[in-house]
Amino acid sequence: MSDAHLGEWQRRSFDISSGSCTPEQTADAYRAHILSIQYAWASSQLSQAGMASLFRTYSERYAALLDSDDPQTGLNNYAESVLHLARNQKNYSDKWESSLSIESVMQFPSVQTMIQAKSEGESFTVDPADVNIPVGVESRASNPPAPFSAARSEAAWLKATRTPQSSSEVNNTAGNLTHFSAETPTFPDVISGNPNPFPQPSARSQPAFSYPSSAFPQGNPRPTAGSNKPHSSFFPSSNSAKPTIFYGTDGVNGGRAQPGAQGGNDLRAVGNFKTARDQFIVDQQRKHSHQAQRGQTSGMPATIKKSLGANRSRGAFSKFVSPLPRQEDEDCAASRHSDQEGQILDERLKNFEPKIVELIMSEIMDHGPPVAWDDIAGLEFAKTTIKEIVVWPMLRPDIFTGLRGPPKGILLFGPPGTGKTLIGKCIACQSGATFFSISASSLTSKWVGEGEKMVRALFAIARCHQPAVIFIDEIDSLLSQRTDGEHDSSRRIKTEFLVQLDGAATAAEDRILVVGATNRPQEIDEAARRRLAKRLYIPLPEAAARRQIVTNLMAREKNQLKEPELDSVVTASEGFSGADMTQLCREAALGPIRSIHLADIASITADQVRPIAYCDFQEALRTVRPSVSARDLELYEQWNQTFGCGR
Ligand SMILES: Nc1ncnc2c1ncn2[C@@H]1O[C@H](COP(=O)(O)OP(=O)(O)OP(=O)(O)O)[C@@H](O)[C@H]1O
Ligand SMILES: [Mg+2]
Repeated sequence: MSDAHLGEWQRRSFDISSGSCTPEQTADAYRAHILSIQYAWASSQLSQAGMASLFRTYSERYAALLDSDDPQTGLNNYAESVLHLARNQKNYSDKWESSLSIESVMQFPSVQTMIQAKSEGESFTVDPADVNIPVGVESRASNPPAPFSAARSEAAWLKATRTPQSSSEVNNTAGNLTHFSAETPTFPDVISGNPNPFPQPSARSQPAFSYPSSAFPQGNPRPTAGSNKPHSSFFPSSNSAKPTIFYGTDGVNGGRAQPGAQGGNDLRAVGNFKTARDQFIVDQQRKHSHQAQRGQTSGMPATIKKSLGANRSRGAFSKFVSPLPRQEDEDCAASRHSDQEGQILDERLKNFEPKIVELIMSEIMDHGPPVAWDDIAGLEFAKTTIKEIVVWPMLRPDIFTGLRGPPKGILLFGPPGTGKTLIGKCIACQSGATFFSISASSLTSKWVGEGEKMVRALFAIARCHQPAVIFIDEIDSLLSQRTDGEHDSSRRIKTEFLVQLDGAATAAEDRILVVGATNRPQEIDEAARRRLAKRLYIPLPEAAARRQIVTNLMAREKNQLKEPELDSVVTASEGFSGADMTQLCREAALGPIRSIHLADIASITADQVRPIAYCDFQEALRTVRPSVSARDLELYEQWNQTFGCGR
C-alpha cells in the first residue's frame, strides 16, 4: 500500500475502533473499508483468499452495525427513515391554503352593510352581486394557485346557500345566517354540486356559525342566536394552512372526519373538509344506511360489515366471491333493480330468463318522431277502421265489450311503400297503449328453443303491460306458410306464435292487439291469416292523397309550385306509392342545388338557393318511376277481394 492509502486505512480503523465516533461515521468507515478491499482485489493487490477473509469480516461488522437497535452504537435507521418519510409525507390537501382572511372578509360589502345595519339598528338585504366578489386576491398572488380557491368556494357556498329574504326575515340577521349554515352542504359537496348531501332536519336548531368579536364594532352586541356554540367558527382561524376549520362546525377536531367516533348519525359533525377516505366511508354509510337502520341501534355508528366469506357456504370448486362488495356490481344492481323492479319482477314473468325479458323490454317502442293521423295521406277507410278497433277500445274498454270487442289481430297488407309501417308508428303514438315493435329477426335465434321462449315471453310481457299493441313488421317472414322442408326451429316459432295468438284471442279480458304488416300477404300461413281477423288493404295513394303528400313535404321547403302545376304533378305520378312520392319530392328538391354552378357551391348561402319549381318536378319525373308494377297490383287486389276486409 502506498503511504496515502495506508494513512487513510489507519484513520478509518481508528474511526471504527475508537468508540468516540457516531454510528454513522463508523458505518461510513466500514463501507469505505469494503470498497477498498474490493478495489484492491480487482487491481490484483490482494489475493482472493485475503479479499474473502477481509470482506467477510468487515461485511459482518457493517451488517451488525446496521441491524443493531441500540441507538448509541447501532444504525438501525430503517425504521427511522421510514418514520422520517412518513412525517414528511404531505398530501394534496395539506398544501391547500385558504386565501380568506378576516381582513378580506371584512371587505365584503355585505359584511359592511351588515355591520352598518347592526350599528344603526336597521334591516339589510344581501346584494346578490356581493356574493361574487373575489377575495384573497393578494394572498393568491403570493401563493401558488390552490386546488380550490377560497374565492371560488366562498362564491359557490354563498350561491348555494343564499335564500330569498323577506323583509321580516332580515331583521334577524344572525338567524338567517345560522339558517344558511344549518342547511349548508359541506364544502366538497358545494363544489361537486351535490344539492342535498346530508339533510339533517335537527341541524336547523343548531346554529353552526358564530361571529368573532372582531367582526363587529365595539359596543355592538354579537348576535345571540348562533353564539352559544363555542367551537363554531365561520371566519378562518389565524392558521391559514388549516383549511379544515374554514367552515368547520367543530373547531376542536379541526373539522376532520371521525366516522368511527361520531358515527353515521351525526354526519354533519363529520366536518366540511373530507379526505378521500372519509368520503368513501360516508358513501359506504349512505349506501348501507338501510342496513344500519335495520340492524343497529340508533347511537351506534353505521360501519361496513366486512366478511371474508366465512359465512357463505361455498364448495371448494365454487366461483370465487370477493369479500369486498364491488362498486360497479352494487351500482349496476341498484339501477337495474330500481328501473325494472315493477316490470321484470312481475310474478307472471318469473319463469322467464331475465335476459330474454330484457331483450323484449328493449323492443318497446318509445322513440322516434311522433306521427299523427294527418301525417298519413289518404287511406281514409284504413285509418277509420284502425281508430275504431285500436284507439277507441284502448281508450274506452268499458264500451267496447262483448260483440263490440275489438279483434285481437289486424293485418295491414298492400304494395311496398304505401304507409303500413307509418300506420304502425301512428298507432304507437296515438293509441296510448304499450307498443311493442317486433322484428322477425329479434324473435329468431341461432339457439334452439330460444325463439319459442322469446315469443312466449313477448306475450307474457304484453299481458303485464295491458293495453298493449304488438306490431310485427314484415310478418310474412315470421309466419310464412309451413312447408315440409323448412327448418325445425322456425316451424316451432311459428307454432308457438299461433298458439299465443289464439291464447290472446281467447282470453276475453286481455287487451292485446297484434298488428302485422306485410307486402306479401299471399305467403302468410293460413292459420295465421285466420287469427289476424281484420285484414286491411293499404292501397296505392289516390290522386288526393298524392297531392297531400306533395303539399305536406313542400310546406317545409322554399317552393313556388302553383296549384295547376301541382295538379299536373299529381296526374303525372299516377301509380306511385307514398314512398315513390316522397322520392319524387326529394329529387325535385335537389333541382335548385343542381342548377348552382359548381364553383359557387362552396360559397353560396342557404338563402341564395332558388325555390323548388315545377321544372324540378318535371325533371324528377323523368328519373323516378313507380316501384309497384301493374301485375303486382292485380295480385294485391285479388288477395284483397278474397281475404281482405275492405269494402
Ligand atoms: N300514405 C302516406 N302518407 C304519407 N307518407 C307516406 C304514405 N305512404 C308512404 N309514405 C312515405 O313512404 C315512406 C315509406 O312508407 P312505409 O315504410 O310506411 O311503407 P310500407 O308500406 O311499410 O312499405 P313496405 O311494405 O315496403 O314495408 C314513409 O316513410 C313515408 O314517408
Ligand atoms: Mg314497412
